[in-house]
Amino acid sequence: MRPALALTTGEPAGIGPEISAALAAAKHGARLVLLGDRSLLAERARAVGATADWPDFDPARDDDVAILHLPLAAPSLPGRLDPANAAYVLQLLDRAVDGCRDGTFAAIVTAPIHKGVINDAGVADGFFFGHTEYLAARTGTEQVVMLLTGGGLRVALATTHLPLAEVPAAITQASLSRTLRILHADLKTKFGLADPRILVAGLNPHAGENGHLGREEIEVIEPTLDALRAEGLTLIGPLPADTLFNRKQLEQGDAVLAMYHDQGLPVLKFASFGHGINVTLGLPLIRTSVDHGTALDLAGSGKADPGSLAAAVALAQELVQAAARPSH
Ligand SMILES: NC(=O)c1ccc[n+]([C@@H]2O[C@H](COP(=O)([O-])OP(=O)(O)OC[C@H]3O[C@@H](n4cnc5c(N)ncnc54)[C@H](O)[C@@H]3O)[C@@H](O)[C@H]2O)c1
Ligand SMILES: N[C@H](C(=O)O)[C@H](O)COP(=O)(O)O
Repeated sequence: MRPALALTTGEPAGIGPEISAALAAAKHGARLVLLGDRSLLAERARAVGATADWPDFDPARDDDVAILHLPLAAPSLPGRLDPANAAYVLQLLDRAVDGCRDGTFAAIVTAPIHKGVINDAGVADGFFFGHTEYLAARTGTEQVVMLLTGGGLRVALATTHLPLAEVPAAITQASLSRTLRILHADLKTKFGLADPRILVAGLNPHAGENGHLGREEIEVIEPTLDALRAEGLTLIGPLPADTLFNRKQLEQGDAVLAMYHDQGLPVLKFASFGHGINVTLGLPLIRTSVDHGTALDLAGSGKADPGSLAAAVALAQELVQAAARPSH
């Protein structure tokens, strides 16, 4: 029996349901379990010309595609966010996590959600930042790392969904050290790199210009890198972020650690939008995702590209296989 992958179909008003249906109809080679509302998925399947004759999920059967029906709270129209369905979106994630915990699922692949409407609904405990932070909290994991891969790049983030004004204070020697340790360990175990080389960006323009344009490099980043280098990690930096992403520099490393979301992700998405993959490192389960959002402007049109979702499923399968290898 192949390992089952839970595919959470995401925000019902977005493109998640239709790209999930499109992927289910394509040659994907996986054992996919669609988590979502059956009627919604059947309706959006019609938008992409796919049939929705999926059987109900049965853990004892090795179906290419099955559905685990979880009902919407309110009917959903493409492109129209409704806070009434925010709890449904989280329920898909909770069910997938529970299934990973009890061994029903080998991994979670997530279609996009809308952070704004979940916050508007006030359903998460406190503020809802994103899948990454929600899955960390749901699994009791103190720190995780967001890594996006695509276009020949791997870009990880030292901070994730945070207002820019809060970024400098969030980067401490302790948090940066934990991030680098997780990234280093998962590049080895998940991506098969024996001695990963990590290019570390500075926070300030020109990596602080010897302290004249900011002191975080001197006071936080350099001492952290020095301490970890002493343990044997191969860390290059802190490097000026504007020139870090040139081909010659990138050849020196296996992954980049950017200090904040929009320092690293625009480059990654420019290189690979539509085929990139978001993977959460440091979780006690395997989770991959798309490189794009809910695209409310395209929802229901059948025009959204399922390429990133297909890539996320393929990577989840590879990570499941890697985790099963004895050397893991
Ligand atoms: N994995 C996730 O859950 C995830 C990832 C990124 C953004 N988001 C969320 O999505 C919401 C909307 O974000 P946004 O508008 O900044 O970004 P977006 O990715 O939804 O849209 C940006 C542009 O890309 C296009 N686009 C996106 N996906 C596409 C696809 N598969 N095929 C063709 N075109 C596509 C859209 O039409 C739009 O023009 C926000 O709430 C954001 O936080 C979620
Ligand atoms: N930062 C991600 C991106 O730009 O693609 C996105 O917001 C999704 O994050 P989560 O996987 O944490 O929802």
